[in-house]
Amino acid sequence: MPEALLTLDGVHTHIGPYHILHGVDLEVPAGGVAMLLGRNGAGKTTTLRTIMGLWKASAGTIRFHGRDIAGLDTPAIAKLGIAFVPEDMGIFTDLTVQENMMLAARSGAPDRPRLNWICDLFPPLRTFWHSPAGTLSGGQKQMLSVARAIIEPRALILIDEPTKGLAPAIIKAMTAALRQLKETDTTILLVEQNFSMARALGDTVAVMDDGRIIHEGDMADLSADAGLQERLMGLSLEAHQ
Ligand SMILES: Nc1ncnc2c1ncn2[C@@H]1O[C@H](COP(=O)(O)OP(=O)(O)OP(=O)(O)O)[C@@H](O)[C@H]1O
Repeated sequence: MPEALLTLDGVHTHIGPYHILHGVDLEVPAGGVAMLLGRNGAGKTTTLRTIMGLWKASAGTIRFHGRDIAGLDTPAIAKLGIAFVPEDMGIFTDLTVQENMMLAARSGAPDRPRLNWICDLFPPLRTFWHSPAGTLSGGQKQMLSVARAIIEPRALILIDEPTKGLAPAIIKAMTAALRQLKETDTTILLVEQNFSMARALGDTVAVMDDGRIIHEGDMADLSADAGLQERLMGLSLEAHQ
């Protein structure tokens, strides 16, 4: 296995009185796409939010490039090169696509070749560049949300269910864009329920249940093993398509 970019070791997270993560151990190799799968409520979103410092780990270590980031606040974690695309997308609906993009750039105006590259990945952004983000379709908003996360080069992006509620054609476009992003230096940790997308993009996979990782391995192995899918997920992942 390639060297790990991100390693969670025995991570526990409490949200108020609730104990949500019960010792998460997870390795995200440098390069490629790591999928994080599991039933609703398994703790996938909480894991991403804990990595990003939006929830504080109550125990355990989170190492990024070998450094423990578990005690850092979110801006410091972002500064190290990690971006988060939340399920609710976190875009400003009253602002234009352009304004949303400019606000996402931390170090001044983004360079034009990179903006062009992003608009080639997500062509609707170019079409609606001067339109309020609130007027975009669900899929276009999702594209804008991912585009904001990559406006500057990132070592790691965490993406929470980017295909939720989207039409098949948009899912295809999103999959193609993420595949191109995967060809760059960016590592992706992707929470996804759509197994066709998981299979198309994932290099490695971790499956969560009840706040723990219950399986880690190569996506190709899980993809080829219906019995394992059945044991891990309680039903064949094919049923999630
Ligand atoms: N703000 C919160 N307050 C209390 N409990 C929460 C909060 N956020 C999440 N939980 C609980 O934590 C558990 C894990 O939720 P989480 O959103 O991480 O799961 P998930 O695997 O991402 O599922 P989904 O696919 O439904 O988003 C669930 O039982 C959920 O109800």
